[in-house]
Amino acid sequence: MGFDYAVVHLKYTIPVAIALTFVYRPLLTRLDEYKILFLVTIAVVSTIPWDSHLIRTRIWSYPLDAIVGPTLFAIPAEEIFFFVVQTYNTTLLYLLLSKPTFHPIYLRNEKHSADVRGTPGALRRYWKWAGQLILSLSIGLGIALIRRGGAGVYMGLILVWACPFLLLLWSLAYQFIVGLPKSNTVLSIFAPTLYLWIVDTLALKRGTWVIESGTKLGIHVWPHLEIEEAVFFLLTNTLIIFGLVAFDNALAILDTFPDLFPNLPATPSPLLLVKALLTPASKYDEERIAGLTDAVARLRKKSRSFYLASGTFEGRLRIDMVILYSFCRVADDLIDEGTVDSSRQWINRLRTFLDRSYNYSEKSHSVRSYVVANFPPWARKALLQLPTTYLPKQPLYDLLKGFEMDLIFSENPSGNHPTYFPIVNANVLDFYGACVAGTVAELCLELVFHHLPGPTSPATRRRLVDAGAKMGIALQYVNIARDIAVDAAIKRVYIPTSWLEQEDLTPEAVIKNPEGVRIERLRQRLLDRAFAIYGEARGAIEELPVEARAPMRVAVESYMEIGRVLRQKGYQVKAGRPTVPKLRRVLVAWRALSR
Ligand SMILES: CC(C)=CCC/C(C)=C/CC/C(C)=C/CC/C(C)=C/[C@@H]1[C@@H](COP(=O)(O)OP(=O)(O)O)[C@]1(C)CC/C=C(\C)CC/C=C(\C)CCC=C(C)C
Repeated sequence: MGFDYAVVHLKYTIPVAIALTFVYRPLLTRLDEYKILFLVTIAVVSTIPWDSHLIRTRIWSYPLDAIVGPTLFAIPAEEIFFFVVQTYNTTLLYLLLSKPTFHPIYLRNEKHSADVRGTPGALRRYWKWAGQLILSLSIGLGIALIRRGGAGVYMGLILVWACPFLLLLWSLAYQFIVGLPKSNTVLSIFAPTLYLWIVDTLALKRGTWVIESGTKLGIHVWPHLEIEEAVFFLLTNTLIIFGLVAFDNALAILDTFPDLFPNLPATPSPLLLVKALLTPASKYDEERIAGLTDAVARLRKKSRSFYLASGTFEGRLRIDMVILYSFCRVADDLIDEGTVDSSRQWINRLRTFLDRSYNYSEKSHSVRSYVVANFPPWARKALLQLPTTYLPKQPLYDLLKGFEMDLIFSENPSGNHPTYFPIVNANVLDFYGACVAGTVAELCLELVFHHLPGPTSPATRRRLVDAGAKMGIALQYVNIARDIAVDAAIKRVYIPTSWLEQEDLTPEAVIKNPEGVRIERLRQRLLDRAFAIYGEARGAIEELPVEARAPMRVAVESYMEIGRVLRQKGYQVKAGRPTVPKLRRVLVAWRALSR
C-alpha cells in the first residue's frame, strides 16, 4: 500500500477540479449537470473494460507501494477516479469556454450546395469524408498493430478503442466540430492534454505507473513521456470534447427547429439527442438559421451588456431573447434614422406589420410579402423571426407609441420654437420610459413565462410584469443619464424641463452645451431616480422561474453597471458614450450569477 497515485490527484487533478468548479459554479445549470453526468458515466463505463484488459495483460501496471489498494476489475480506485476527474475537468473547461457561443448559427443546411463543387457545402462534405477516412485508417492501423503483436500492441489498443467512438461522433457532429470557434474545440482539447502530458511525465518518472517494455514503441515525445501516453491523453480529451460538441449540436437542432421538435423536455433523453443528430441536414430551416445569425450579429455589435447577458440564458428562451432584441433594435434604428416624415412612415409600416402578424387568418403569406415590399433587406429577417404566436401584441404596439413620442422632439406644435420638448416633468419621463422600456421588460417576461414553468396565477404574473416594467423604466433612466450629450447632438433633451428650471437651464441651453457642473448634477439626479426604482423592483426577479433568475439579474445588473460607472469620476468614454470596461462587465455578470 502507498499513496503515490493518490498524491498525483491531490497535487494535480483535484486542485484543478476545485478551481474550475469555483469559477464555473455560478454559471452551472441543470443542463450542464446533465452533460457532466452523461459524459462521466460514458467515460467510466467505456474505459473500464479496456483499462482492465491492459492491466490484466500487464501492458501497464502499478507498483503495489504506489496505490492505496482497492480495485475494480483489477483497476485501482485512483485510476477509476482519474477517468472521472479528467472528464470532469475537461468538461468544465469546455463549458466555460463555450458559454458565450450561440450554437444555432453553426447549423448548416447542406441541401442546395451538396452537389456543387467548390461551394461551402461541398467543402464541408470533403471535411466530413476526410475525417472519416483518417479515423477509419487509424482503426485499421490499430488492428494491424495488435495483430502483429509486440511493440505496437499498446498503441494498437489505444487506436482500436478510441477511434471507433471518434468516428461515430465525427460522423454525427462534424458540422459543429469543424465550425465552432477554435477556443471551444482546439483549446479545450489541447490545454488539458498538455497539462496531463506534464502530469504523466512526472508520474512515469516517479514510477507511479509503469508501461511494460515489450508492448510499447519506445518512442518519447520528450524525456519520460511515451508516445502511447501522449496519444492516449490526446484521444481521450478529444473524445470528451467531441462528445460535448455532439451534445451541443443535438441541443441546437432541438432548440432551433420547433417545427421538427415541437415538444421539448428541459433535459432531453439520450434517445431524443440521437434522433436530433440523425435528422438530415437538408431538413434544417435555412431561413431560420440565417435569421438567427443576423439577430445575434446585431446584438453583439449593438449591445455589449445584453450580449453578455444573453450567454446566461439557455435554449429556446435564449433564442427568443436574441430575436426580440433584434426586432426592437431594428424598429428603433428605422425610426431614429431619417426625417420626421420617414420615421412616421416606418412607425405606420411597423404597425401594419403587427396588424398582419396578429391577424392569424391571413398570416404567413401576407406578412412575408408585406415585409419584403416595405422594409429594407437588412431589416427583414428581424421582423420575420418575431414569435408572434406567443408574444402578446399590446406591448409591441405600446413600444411603437413610445417611439412616436420621440418624434415630438422634432415637431413644432406652436411654431414659436425651433424644437419642442415634450418631457416636461418626471411623470412624463416615467410614462415615456414605460412605453419604450417597460414594454420591452414585459415582452422579455412573457418569453420567460412561455418557455419556463413558473408562476401560473395571473395575479402573480401581473405583479411580476409590473415590477419588470418598473425595472425597464430604471434602465431607461440610466440610458438617458448616459446619453445626455449624444441626445443633445440630435436636439433631444430627455431631462425633465422642470428639473432644468431648478438648475436655471433650458433644453436649448443643454443642446448648446451638454456638459458642466449643472449637467453633472442633473445626471446624478437621473441616476438617483434610476437606482430608487431599481431598488423597488429588483426583489421580484427572485420570484421568477428559477432558471430565469440569474440570467435576468445579469441582464439588469450589466445595464445598471453603466449607471454605477457614471457615478464615478473619470469613466471610460467610447464613441461619445461612457462605457463599462470589459473585465468589470464580466465580474458584474459573475457576481450577479453567484447571488
Ligand atoms: C439578454 C438579452 C438578449 C436581452 C434583450 C433585452 C431586449 C429585448 C432589449 C431591447 C433593447 C432595445 C433596442 C429596445 C428598443 C427601445 C430602447 C432603445 C430601450 C432601451 C434599451 C437600451 O438599449 P441600448 O442601450 O442598446 O439602446 P440605445 O443605444 O440607447 O438605442 C433600454 C434602456 C430598455 C431596455 C429594457 C429592458 C431590457 C427591460 C429590462 C427589464 C427586465 C429584463 C425585467 C426584469 C424583471 C423583473 C421581474 C424586475
